[in-house]
Amino acid sequence: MKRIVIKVGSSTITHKSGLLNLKKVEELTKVISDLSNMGMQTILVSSGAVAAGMGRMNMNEKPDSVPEKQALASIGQCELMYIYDKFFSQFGKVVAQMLMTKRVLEVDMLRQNAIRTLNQLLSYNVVPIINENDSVATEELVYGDNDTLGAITAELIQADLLLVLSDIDGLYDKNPNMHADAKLIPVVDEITCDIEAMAEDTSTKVGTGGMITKLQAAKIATEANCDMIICNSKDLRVIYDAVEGKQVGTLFKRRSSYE
Ligand SMILES: Nc1ncnc2c1ncn2[C@@H]1O[C@H](COP(=O)(O)OP(=O)(O)O)[C@@H](O)[C@H]1O
Ligand SMILES: N[C@@H](CCC(=O)OP(=O)(O)O)C(=O)O
Repeated sequence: MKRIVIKVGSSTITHKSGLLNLKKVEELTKVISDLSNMGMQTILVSSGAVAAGMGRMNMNEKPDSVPEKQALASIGQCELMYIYDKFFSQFGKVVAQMLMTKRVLEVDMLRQNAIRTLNQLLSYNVVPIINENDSVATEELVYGDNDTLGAITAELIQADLLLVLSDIDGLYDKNPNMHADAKLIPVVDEITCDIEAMAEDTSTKVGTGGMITKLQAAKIATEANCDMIICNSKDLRVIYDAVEGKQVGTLFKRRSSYE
């Protein structure tokens, strides 16, 4: 395992109060720094700009209007990078911010530039931290496309693994927050219509997109020959287990493994 993309959702790095969960952010930066020391190249795709902006502006509820969310994302992104920079520096790592949109995949010149920048950052041994450019793109604020952005990033750098950390153990056959009898699906060989039917929207205050966007991401990643795992971020030692190939959460197998 050489290249890993780790995507963290707002629900992972914020408290129920909406404010940043500094302990979690610190733990995350420690594990990623350690992976780097072990010789792995890790890219962090982090949501949380809107949540951090809400905290900064003393707001308890996420506003409904897109311009409000865009403004909060733009306030919160500074806060987010400040905290990441502070914690990664503690472990001797340099970070870089890249704000991207889905258009990166559609426009060849943007795609080539993004690939070149990412590869250069990785060769500097710097940790790239990616988020949607929320002030110019809005789909992600509405649909929670940071999951897709994680998959796009994995495709761009030909990652071996996309690890999606969330507030849930993986994909269940129905939303476990709504149905007590929901069962975890440990491995998905192929994303069929039956699998897609299991995914529902988020039922948390800070998350966007729920399992629906995570399955969209799984399609992009597995077709780009990258495995994807969704697992719970409550204990971040799970990251070590995942890179060692142990069974955690839900594994979506890369397409070449079943073709
Ligand atoms: N079939 C399912 N299995 C697991 N979680 C599901 C499912 N359907 C919907 N969900 C919801 O998806 C949520 C995770 O997505 P989301 O809130 O967007 O988190 P994040 O901020 O980590 O991206 C879960 O907390 C749960 O409410
Ligand atoms: N890009 C925005 C919103 C993305 C979002 O909410 O995504 P997620 O928490 O992964 O469901 C942010 O950083 O707040």
